[in-house]
Amino acid sequence: MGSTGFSWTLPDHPKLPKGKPLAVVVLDGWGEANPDEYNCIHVAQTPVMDSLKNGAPEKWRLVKAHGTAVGLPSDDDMGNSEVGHNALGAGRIFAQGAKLVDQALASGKIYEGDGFNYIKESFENATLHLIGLLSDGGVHSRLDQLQLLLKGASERGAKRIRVHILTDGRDVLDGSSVGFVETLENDLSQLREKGIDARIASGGGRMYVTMDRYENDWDVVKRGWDAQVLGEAPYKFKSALEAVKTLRAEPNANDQYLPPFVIVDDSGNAVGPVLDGDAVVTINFRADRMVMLAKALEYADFDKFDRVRVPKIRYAGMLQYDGELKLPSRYLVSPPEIERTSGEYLVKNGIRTFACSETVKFGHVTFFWNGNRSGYFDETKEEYVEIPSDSGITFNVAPKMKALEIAEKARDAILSGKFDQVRVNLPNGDMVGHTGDIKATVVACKAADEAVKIILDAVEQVGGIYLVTADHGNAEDMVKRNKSGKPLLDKSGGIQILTSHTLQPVPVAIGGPGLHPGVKFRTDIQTPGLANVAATVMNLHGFEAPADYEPTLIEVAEN
Ligand SMILES: O=C(O)[C@@H](CO)OP(=O)(O)O
Ligand SMILES: [Mn+2]
Ligand SMILES: [Mn+2]
Repeated sequence: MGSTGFSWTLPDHPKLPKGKPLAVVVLDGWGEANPDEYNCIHVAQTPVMDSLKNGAPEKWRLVKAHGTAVGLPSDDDMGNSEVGHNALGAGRIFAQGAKLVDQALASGKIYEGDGFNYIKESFENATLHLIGLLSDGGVHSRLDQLQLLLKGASERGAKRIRVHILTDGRDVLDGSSVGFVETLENDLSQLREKGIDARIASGGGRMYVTMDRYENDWDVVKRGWDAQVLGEAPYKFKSALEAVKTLRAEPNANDQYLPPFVIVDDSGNAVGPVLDGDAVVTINFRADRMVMLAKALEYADFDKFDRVRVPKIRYAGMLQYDGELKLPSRYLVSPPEIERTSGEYLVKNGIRTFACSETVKFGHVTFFWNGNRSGYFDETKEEYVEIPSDSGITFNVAPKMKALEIAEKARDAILSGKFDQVRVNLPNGDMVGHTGDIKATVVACKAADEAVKIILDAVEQVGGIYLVTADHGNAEDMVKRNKSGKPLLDKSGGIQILTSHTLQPVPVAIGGPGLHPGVKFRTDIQTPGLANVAATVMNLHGFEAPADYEPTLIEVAEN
């Protein structure tokens, strides 16, 4: 023990044994909702998840996965992977990026920090560029924060501002891009009336332009770089409103996948390429889909694509996106300090850990799980395996994704006897749910259920324990509803497809032959959330959780 009294050593659990292999399975986007035809989990054949729910009521329960339970500003905020996995891994509720940015804007502290002072040096003679997701989804960014930042920066001397928008359609309804662009155009024209040269300069759909993650497809980031930095894109328009309206009129257009475009002046020149001396802010608070662009903007040595021209800029992130890489080095708001995560504790207490998912979710069970920290805590005790995701497709065309491969890797890791914890994320419900394709999402849910079976069978063989949960809802509700839960129809009488996450709770199920027979869920914790899972996991490894962790979900009945 150090002089502060802090110790990494976890006390032994008074009743639960050590040495039982534990499988931790996170079903991405798998919430609990009323059974109807838009609940793809209900519609799909999911015998394994059904049996966990119906077979052992004392070992299955729901926990909150959205809003304040995971550190978001309000209970109107849907859950998401970053906050969900942060809570699962860290065992405590941290005020998350969305909330920290709200607070910094409200108090004005955002304008007093090193990050803002740094970019401000460009205000007098150069341009301020703001790049990010344009919606009020609240998962990666929020329109009202962009509006406040535009106002705050212009009041503090920014004379020329260029906004590079990424249309959403994933955290908000498809087609809503037009309204968001209208709102932003209106704000920018008000700034122009005050003598500030403020315009939208480029754009594109988030899944096709810029917002790739975990290095799945650098072409996505390159398309953004070409439009935002170089001012080059296959589509050129006089205004962003014309751009989104025209591109949306194409067959099968989708906000998530709009092609890149630049706004040009009367002589056909891009109105806002990034030039030497300019300042750039990436306005998303969430990390995963900004890290790749942050590398392209910040790294001198960079070989992921040909940047062609690398302007000397002052760059700041809304937050620092990667605490280990210290990326970006400048930022407007300090990220939550998520330290002493369960992963770090357990590794330091000898728990040999295996984590696996496919590329699009790989960082969820590693980076997010470990508090937005990349890399291993201890290479000798950990192995993280990434299965390459399909790239360049929307996942409704291959809804089984790599669920089988992930499950097989987990199975092999469990059977190898080399690991105490085997942790996976099964992406299907979420990634296919985001496409809005109901039929494909049903196939996706079935595939995830089959993957769970493979893992639970392996647990059975080695006499281990499992804990199956989810990070937030998605596939359990695919339609936008009115307050009383009735599906909302669009103008042509079709249902309004919900591509986003939900506010629904998620299941936690425990079991397996290695589970002490007296273990059951406590009934004295009324509204637990995902943050209660970490202490539970520590208990299942035979340890007590640190005192400041959210309480465990389980108790051990006296025999
Ligand atoms: O795809 C994403 O970036 C988000 C939705 O915006 O989903 P998740 O939180 O499940 O990663
Ligand atoms: Mn998720
Ligand atoms: Mn998602």
